[in-house]
Amino acid sequence: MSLLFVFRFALRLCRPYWGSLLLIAACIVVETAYVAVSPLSFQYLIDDAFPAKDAGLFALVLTLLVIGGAFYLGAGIVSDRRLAKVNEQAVYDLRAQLFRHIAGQSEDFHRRFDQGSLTNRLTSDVSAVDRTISGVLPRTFRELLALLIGLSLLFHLEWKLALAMIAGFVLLFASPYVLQRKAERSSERYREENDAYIGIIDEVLKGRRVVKGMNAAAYILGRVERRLASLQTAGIRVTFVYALLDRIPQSAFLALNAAMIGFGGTLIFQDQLSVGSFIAFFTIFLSAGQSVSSLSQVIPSLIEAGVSFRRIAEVLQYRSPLARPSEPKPFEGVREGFRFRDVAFGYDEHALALDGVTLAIPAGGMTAFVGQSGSGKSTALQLLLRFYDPKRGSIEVDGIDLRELSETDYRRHTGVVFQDSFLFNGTVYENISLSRPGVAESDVRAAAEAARIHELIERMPEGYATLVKDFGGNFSGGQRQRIAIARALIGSPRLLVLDEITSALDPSTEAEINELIESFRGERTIVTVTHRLASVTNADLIVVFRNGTVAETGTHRELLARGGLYAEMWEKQHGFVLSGDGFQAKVEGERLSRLPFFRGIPFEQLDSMSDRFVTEKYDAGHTVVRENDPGDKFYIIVRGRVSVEKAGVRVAVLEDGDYFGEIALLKDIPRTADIVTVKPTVLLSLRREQLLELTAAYPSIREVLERTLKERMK
Ligand SMILES: Nc1ncnc2c1ncn2[C@@H]1O[C@H](COP(=O)(O)OP(=O)(O)OP(=O)(O)O)[C@@H](O)[C@H]1O
Repeated sequence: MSLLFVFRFALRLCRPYWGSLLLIAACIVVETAYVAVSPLSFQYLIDDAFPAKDAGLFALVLTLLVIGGAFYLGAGIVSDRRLAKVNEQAVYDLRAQLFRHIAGQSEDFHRRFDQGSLTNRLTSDVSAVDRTISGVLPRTFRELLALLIGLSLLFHLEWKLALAMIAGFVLLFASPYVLQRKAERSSERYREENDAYIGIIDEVLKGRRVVKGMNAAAYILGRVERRLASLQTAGIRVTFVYALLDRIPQSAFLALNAAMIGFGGTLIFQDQLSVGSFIAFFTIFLSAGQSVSSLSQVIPSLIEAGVSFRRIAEVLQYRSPLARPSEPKPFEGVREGFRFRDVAFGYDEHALALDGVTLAIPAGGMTAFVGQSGSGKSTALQLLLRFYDPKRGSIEVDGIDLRELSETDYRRHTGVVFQDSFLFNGTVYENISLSRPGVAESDVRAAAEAARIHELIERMPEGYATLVKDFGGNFSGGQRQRIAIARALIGSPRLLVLDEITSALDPSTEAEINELIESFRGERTIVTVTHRLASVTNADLIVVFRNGTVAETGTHRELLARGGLYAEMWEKQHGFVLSGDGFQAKVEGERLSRLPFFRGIPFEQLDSMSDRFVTEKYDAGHTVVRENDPGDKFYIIVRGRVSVEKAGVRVAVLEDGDYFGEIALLKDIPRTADIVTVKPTVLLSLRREQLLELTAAYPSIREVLERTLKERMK
């Protein structure tokens, strides 16, 4: 079954080159026929020419052999050359088809095929196609043909011997047939292990700074070694099964060889076969046996190819669940605005990330999606970008469902900037003009000027030809974001979508980027996702998400006046002062008074407590607190995000204004969880000893603390 699939797949790939295929097939017929027929010369030489000393017949046989040899050589060269060309063309077509297909996929596709798996399919599996078309299939065709011609000749020479031989050949094929499923399974397993291994290499290379900075080499090595061990186990299994596939037919062939000599010898003794016929028979038998042995050797390669071909077909056959209208409507800009109507969406069957979201986004205004981590704001943005379609309800622009729009038009008029602006390893110019290759130089400059990065680029020795290296690693975070903004602005999109674009930047760069975004207002519809409320106080509309629903909407003032979730989040994020570079933070005494366990402590005492807090600044991936370590510090998150993890499983996410470790202020209790930063994070920490110094001066602090913490721990 899978062998047939390999032939069909390869033929489909080579179909555009059928003329060349026919020529290759004809050449192989000539080559094979010569190799198969030439042993017949022994019969004429040994039985007729040599006993009768017939020089004429001898010269004729020799001449035919030489002429046939010349044809054999010529046909071989022609078929090799054509085959090389057809193979490269077919593999080129396949690679291009795969890239075109992947480029047009939605996010669902990347959830189905992870990065390691895709990389492996695009490299190793495509190489298997290459090997199969250039080597395995022509060899199979050649050997099958040789076997067919050989068998016909053998029947012509001595049918009894030929019949006995066929019975032996069947045995030769039996073992590969029996082992085929097992070989396929072990090969599939090996590929999956390899996918995972490639995935981990990718992860290690991308996360190398975190690994080095965090001294996490031992942890990473442990993971790599576990992966390698699984890969090794799968490798041993697959190598052994394939060795068996090779060895069993070889051994069977040796046995058959002995049987042929025995049976043929008996026929000669009984005068039923001439010596010349026996030599010719045996030479053809050896050559046919060689073909059978070759065929049994290519079977493992065909099984391997079948697995690779299936993995490629899986990618090519994946159909995006995004709706594709037969007659897409044009999109020229946002005139009235967007409307979410009772939208529900889940990344999998079991849970909804958004449920019953109804909201209106005005055209030409700035709308901010805010909410706690996991509330659904980024999901809403991804639906707006049509990375996914809603499972229920609809999203409309100017009254037209996004699913009915031309996706190309929609994307052409949409600019997007993400938190981690991925820059490609090309020039700055190429990065900015990414969505419009060949755009006028003046447009690239205009976009860079609008993103206020033009002057900096001009000051670089290579200007716009400066190479972006290491995916943007040779630029600062702020510069990367400005290049990404310029890239989003190219072609003057009518919709600008910003997903947490300042969350990895220091406060002064964040302020500059926010000011920059402010300058775009009025020209286009802007939708921004942020968890930092201070950056969107001027937004025309703020949409507050909670657990996948819209909790409230309004302007900053309206929402504060309402005293709901937004007001609560605002209160939490307020009361900190942070230096422009983000290295010095301070919490106001009034802010401390809003922490439940400091409630009731006089402001004056809290002010002196606030001076004792120390600023700690970490990149993403830093373990601030380790489970079971002694607890000696209390922390407040000034900005950033941390993950609370128990035994490696995330149990909560804390953000700006949240705090942890308060029990440590009074008691030396071991930490109950790991706290790991997931974004660049600024913390304020207070050591227990410093608090104790303070409580010596103000005993009332200790009383309040003990009382409230006792209640919290109940
Ligand atoms: N790619 C994904 N696959 C599966 N679940 C996801 C995926 N992305 C988000 N989710 C889940 O969907 C829910 C909403 O997540 P979403 O990212 O939209 O929230 P958010 O408000 O933007 O949070 P954050 O500020 O942390 O990004 C969460 O429960 C999250 O775990």
